[in-house]
Amino acid sequence: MRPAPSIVEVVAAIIIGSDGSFLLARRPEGKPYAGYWEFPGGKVNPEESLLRALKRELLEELGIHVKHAYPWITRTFTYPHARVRLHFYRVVEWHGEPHPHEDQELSWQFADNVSVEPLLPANAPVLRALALPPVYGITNAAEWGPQIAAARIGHALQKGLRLVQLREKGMRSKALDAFAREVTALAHHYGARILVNSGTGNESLCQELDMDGIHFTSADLMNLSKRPDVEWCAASCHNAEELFRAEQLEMDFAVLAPVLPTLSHPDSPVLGWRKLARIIHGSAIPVYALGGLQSEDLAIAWEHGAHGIALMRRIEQVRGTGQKA
Ligand SMILES: Nc1nc2c([nH]c(=O)n2[C@H]2C[C@H](O)[C@@H](COP(=O)(O)OP(=O)(O)OP(=O)(O)O)O2)c(=O)[nH]1
Repeated sequence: MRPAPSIVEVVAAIIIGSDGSFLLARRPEGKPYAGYWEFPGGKVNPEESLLRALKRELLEELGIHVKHAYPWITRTFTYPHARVRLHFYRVVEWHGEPHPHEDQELSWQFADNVSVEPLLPANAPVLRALALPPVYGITNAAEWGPQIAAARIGHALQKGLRLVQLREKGMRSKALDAFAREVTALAHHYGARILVNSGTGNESLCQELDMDGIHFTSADLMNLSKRPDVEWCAASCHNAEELFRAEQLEMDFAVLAPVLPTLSHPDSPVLGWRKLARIIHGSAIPVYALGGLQSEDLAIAWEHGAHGIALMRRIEQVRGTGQKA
């Protein structure tokens, strides 16, 4: 029997420009998968920390000095030549202009519209994850009533919200139908995606109202045997076990809660930022932090490995759609 191939640790950088674009590099001749596009980066040396490896690789490959990078997702992939664990970082601040120091071609791209190919096979889910905005807005008609709730969502969309969860567990079907239609139309008008919480509706409601996907409650996530056939799937998680399940089922993203004390779950034990970071560390899918947060907490969430934050009561605090704080 052949021994299992050992894993190669790799750091990869999402270098994010002020317009939200990111840099891809084309692998030069002589390397495996020459001609394929990848995120700049490379192998971690023995005894080297991930962040140090990232800084070294970007200086060697592009001549830039990393000033600020946030840990992001970690994805494992098996190639015929190697099994790699890719540690992605989002690089938001650096010194110098990126130049190809290793004969690579460089190209700035947008997640929703990548115009170069082929990409390294491991990177397709990464582009999907990159298309997710920094803030996830959750509806709150139960507390505010449908009219005010829809007006607040509309206002947030106008200010840049691009991802919404319809979460109205107690609403009766007729009122729910009208509210769901209104909020879906609003979201789509602004080019935002809207998911329905599995405690509010199901696949048929999602299809009937032309919504973009389903957000599973943690209980529904744990009972699910496979990812349903809808475009976007997400899940609520409260611990490492649930997040692991969300990864196994190839959810597009997860929400981890509650980070801080919150009015909607007053008796739930809070995670706090350090525990949140420990649970997220190594996650293959992007994670939004939720619970008692406001828009000012976005940079803290990034610092702790989250993709972004989810807001319910403070939904109107959304500012812009960018990936930078
Ligand atoms: N840099 C980078 N590598 C990636 C990405 N996606 C992906 O599957 N990989 C794989 C390809 C390679 O097997 C491995 C990176 O190794 P590499 O050969 O580029 O490493 P290196 O720059 O240190 O080069 P070397 O001189 O040691 O060969 O990770 C990505 O987006 N960026």
